[in-house]
Order: sequence, then C-alpha cells, then structure tokens
Amino acid sequence: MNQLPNAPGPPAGILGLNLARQFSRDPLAFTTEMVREYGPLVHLRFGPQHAFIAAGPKAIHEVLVAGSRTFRKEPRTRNAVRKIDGKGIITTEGDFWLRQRRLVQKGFSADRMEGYAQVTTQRVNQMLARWPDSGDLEICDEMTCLTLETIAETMFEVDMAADSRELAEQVEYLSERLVVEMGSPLQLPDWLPLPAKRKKRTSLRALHDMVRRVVENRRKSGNTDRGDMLSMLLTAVDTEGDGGQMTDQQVCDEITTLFVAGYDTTASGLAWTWYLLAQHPEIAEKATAETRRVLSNRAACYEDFDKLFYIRRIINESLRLYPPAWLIMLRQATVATQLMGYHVPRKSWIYLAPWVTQRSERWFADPLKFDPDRFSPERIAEIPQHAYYPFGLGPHRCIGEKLALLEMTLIVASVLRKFHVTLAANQGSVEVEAHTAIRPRGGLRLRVERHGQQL
Ligand code: HEM
Repeated sequence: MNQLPNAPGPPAGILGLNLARQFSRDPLAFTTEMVREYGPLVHLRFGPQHAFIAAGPKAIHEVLVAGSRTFRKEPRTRNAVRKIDGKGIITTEGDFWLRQRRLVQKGFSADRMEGYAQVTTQRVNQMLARWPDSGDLEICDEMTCLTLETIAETMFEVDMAADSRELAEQVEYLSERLVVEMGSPLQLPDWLPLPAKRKKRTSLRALHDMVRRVVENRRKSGNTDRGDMLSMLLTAVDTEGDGGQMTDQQVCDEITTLFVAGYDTTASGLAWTWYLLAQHPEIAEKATAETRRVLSNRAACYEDFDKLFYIRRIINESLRLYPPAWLIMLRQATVATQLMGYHVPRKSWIYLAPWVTQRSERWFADPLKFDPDRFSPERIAEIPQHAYYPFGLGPHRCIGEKLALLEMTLIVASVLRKFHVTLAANQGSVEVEAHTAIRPRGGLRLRVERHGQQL
C-alpha cells in the first residue's frame, strides 16, 4: 500500500493547526474550497492524524458502498452519539447492527406507511388551522414542532403538541453540544459540575425519561398492535436470524435513535424547501397548480405521493442544494488501504459531505440554480451515479428515507393547497449554519397568505 501515491492536498503547516482552525470556523466553506482546489479526493493532515475529503462519486462509492466493511463509523464520534442514542442502529456496527436493522426495518414496511401518511396530514392540517389568514411566521419553529409531533405519533402514538417546543429545545441543545464536543481536542467527562455539562445531563434525562415512560406504559397496557413503530419493535421477531426479540433497553435505544434522527433532518429539509419556493414564485405557482389538480378540495393522503410528481422533484432538488445531513457521520479506515488508487493509512478519517459534492460544478451543471426539472425522467440520467446522496449510500443508507420523502411531500402539498408563501419583508439575507443538520442562521421568517385572501 505504501508504494501508492499520496492524494493531493494543502500543506499541513505547523502541526496542521491552521487547517483544523479553518475547518472548525467554517466547515462548509472550507470543505468546498478544498475540493475546488484539489479535486475529488483531498488529503489533509491534522498533526499526526491523516484525513481525507471523499467528494467524487468514485471515492464516495468506494467508502460507503464497496468499502463499507473497511471504512467504519469513527469510534470517538460513535461514542459521543451513543450517549444520546445508546446502542441504536446509528451507533452500532457488524452483526449486532445487522440484526437490529432487520428488526427496525419492519416498522418501515409499505403497509405501515399508509398510517404514517394519515398522521402527517392530520398534523399539518391542525397546524394550518392555527395559521393566520395573513401574517408572518417563524417557519423553522413551525416545521420543527410539526415534524416532532408527527414523529412522536408515528413512532409511539404520543401526542406531543403541548411539550414539543420544550423537547425540541432540549434535543437541539444535545445536537449543539455534540458538534461542539466533537470539534474540541479535549473531551471532558459529562459528570463535571460545569453549567454546559449540567444542562446536557438535564436534557439527556428529559429525553431518556420520556422514551422509558412510553415503553413502560405500553408494556403495562399489553402489546396490542396500534400501527405505530413501537408496537412493531416490541413484537418483531428476527425471523432471518436468531429468532429472538429486542429487550426493552434495545427498544428504548432504537426509539430514541429514530426520534432524534427523524425530526430535525426533516424539519431542516422543509425549512430550506420553503426558502427556495419563497424565492421562486413561478415554481411555487406550478406546484400549487399540481396540488389543485391532484387534491382538488380534499386533504392529501398516502396514494397522492405517487401523483405529486412536481412537488417530489422540488423536494429532491431542495435536498440537493440544502442536504440536511450536510456531513455524513465520520468514517475511519480500519486498515491501511487505498481510495481512487491513492494511499490511505490505517486509522485515517474520511469526511463525506453531500453539501460539497451536490453543489459542485464538477458533477452538476449550473450547480447553484434551483432547477427541480433536473429530476425529470428526461434529465435524471445527467446526474452522475453516487453524486447525489442526501440520505447516504450503502448498507447504512437512511432507514427513514421513504418516510421522510412521504412526510415532506404531503406537508408541502397541504400547505401550498391553502397558502401562498413569500419571504417576510423583515427577513434579511439568509446564512447557512452547520449543526448536525444545516439551518438558516437565526431562523427564517415567511409571509403566509391564505388563498383567496391575498391583498
Ligand atoms: C430529510 C430527512 C432525512 C435526511 C436528510 C436523513 C439523512 C440520513 C443520512 C445521510 C444517513 C446516513 C448516515 C451514515 O451513513 O452515516 C441517515 C441514516 C439514518 N437515518 Fe436518516 N435522514 C432523514 C430522515 C430520517 C427519518 C425520518 C428517520 C427515522 C424516522 C431517520 C433515521 C435514520 C437512521 C436510524 C439512520 C442510521 C441507519 C444505519 O446506520 O443503519 N432518518 N439518515
């Protein structure tokens, strides 16, 4: 392996400190710039640590698909996420992960989706009934509460309407701490009596207590199938493997994982979709016409997903320009290996950023243009394979992808059927902030006007 050439990359400077500083100060701009300058595979040195940005479709495929056994989720990152999600499928690997993934997958079967669609439509219509006929709204908050309530009901049939804002703030705080702590060279233990650690412990307790209570109550009330994910997890049998079921602790860990992974990403995707539609009235108008054609005067339902072609293109394009998971969980090479014919030392870190690949002129024509028709049947073949991966690729590809796309499509259609959406007059320019999901910095204010009420 050592005879292979080194991938191109910037000089490390003194101990790679300068690169590390640039990365943590503005990760979106830094990774974009590196790929623009050095190409589809960039070699970085942070002191003794080798790291690569795998941005080209070939490199992405080699890491996430062909090399998924060689490139594993990096242990320090996995352990940090494990404090929130326990041993859920997002933090595990190997045989244990495979068994759990098979069991959790049962909760995403096609026959379950119809019920999830119904919950989504009910929730979005309740939200729209609260909206003013004409006024300004903080759309990130609206989308966060909506997706949180929807996921709580689809996952474990709990009505979170009263508590959603508070729980969202706590989970948001945990994600923020995760980013801060992962970026810091020094990992302090969580028991230290510091204000940030105390707040972290309180937020973790609130999340874990809520999930434990839900699982205990369900066990007490009998394991009847209520059509939600929890029913499925409590009764699922690993028929393809050991024939066993999950323990209550495993159920708690998987429910927490799905809950945390599922709502913030979807809320981010929706917020950016509204931002793009508010800036492109002609595209919003075409989508509104589609909702009138498909839905006429009724609420959206599961079957409409296949008919809302244009809205699905809009969502695909929004996930290209603003992929909520802008950076995939860090991977590490378990052995010395190669990528695109370049040497990769053992324990190297691999960064995979949909944000960089999906916005690069190397792989997309006119990449910053919002052009939903890229995803039309006539043009979709122009997108290079593995250059578009908002839900990841390979065995760890997002388990909630179909649910997220269904939810987003039904929500966008339901809102457009009733409201005209533009940017609020006092909304200044919008900057992107990179947390675990990307968000508009400081939120996003939209003006909404119920159809028939425009002044
Ligand atoms: C727009 C919304 C979403 C986006 C952009 C998104 C993105 C992703 C990405 C990029 C990965 C791959 C991570 C990796 O390879 O390290 C992933 C994995 C995962 N996602 Fe999603 N996700 C979304 C919605 C959801 C929803 C709704 C759920 C559950 C209800 C969910 C649950 C998960 C889980 C459990 C994994 C880990 C899968 C595994 O490692 O086997 N996600 N997601």
